[in-house]
Amino acid sequence: MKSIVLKDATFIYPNDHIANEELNLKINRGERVAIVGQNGAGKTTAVKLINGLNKPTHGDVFIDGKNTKDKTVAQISAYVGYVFQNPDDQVFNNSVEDEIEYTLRYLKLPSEEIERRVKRAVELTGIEDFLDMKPFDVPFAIRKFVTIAVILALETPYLILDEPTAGQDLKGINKLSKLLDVLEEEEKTVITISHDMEFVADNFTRVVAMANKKIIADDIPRNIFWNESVVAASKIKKPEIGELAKEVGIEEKIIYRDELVNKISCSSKPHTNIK
Ligand SMILES: Nc1ncnc2c1ncn2[C@@H]1O[C@H](COP(=O)(O)OP(=O)(O)OP(=O)(O)O)[C@@H](O)[C@H]1O
Repeated sequence: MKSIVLKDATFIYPNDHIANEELNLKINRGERVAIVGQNGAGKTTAVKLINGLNKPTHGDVFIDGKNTKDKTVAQISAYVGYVFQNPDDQVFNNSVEDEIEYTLRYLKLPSEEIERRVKRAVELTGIEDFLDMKPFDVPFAIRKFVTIAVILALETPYLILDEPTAGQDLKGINKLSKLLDVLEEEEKTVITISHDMEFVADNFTRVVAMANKKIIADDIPRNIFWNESVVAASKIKKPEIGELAKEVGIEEKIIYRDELVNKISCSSKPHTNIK
């Protein structure tokens, strides 16, 4: 019951454009799922079915057993937090602190609870030094963490991160990885849309590949990235490490740096009988 379920979910925009066709998907609490696929495949439309911004034209979407058709976006937002691809579409307050507190105050939470949630969200995103700044004055990469902090403070069981690594350097990506570990410990579900296949392979245990309005594969990263027909149809790129392993003639389906390092160091170990 504690899951997100899409059942034959089709979404047609008002201009009759079919963006999602008969999606079937079940995502349990505590899972880390990446949705990948070519531009226009229907990924954002699909996550908007999950956060209730889109209601399926045909079929159903259930959040913890509740049909989104019977719920308002506000009601669903207690379950599903959505971090926009572009932080500028999300921020509107005069300071970072106000931005994080806004919904918590709207929900009329007790002040100690607001303080606790803000402190936690700020610590997890490392944005302590920016709390008094106007969100639009904060550097883009940090602004993305501000919008993540806003959603973390809502403490929803499901979080959707749309292109979280866009504009991030290695430090930002490492911060995201640590955050995902903390959320997993708390049994939160994280769904990401990403074009960053290294990030997907390194941080997600399940990959849903979309192409042309449909889900074409749903599997562990290794099986997705080494399935040439899925890679071609969804126009994704195997992580560079996989390509490199293939180029140097390693036959195993490698997708992680450690695997390649191990493989190379094993094959280049000096012979012990050489004097
Ligand atoms: N409001 C809208 N009205 C009509 N068509 C739309 C609307 N929003 C998106 N579309 C179309 O629906 C299709 C799916 O769009 P969607 O944004 O879900 O794809 P995506 O996989 O998220 O793409 P990207 O990786 O570029 O973000 C595209 O053809 C897009 O042009």
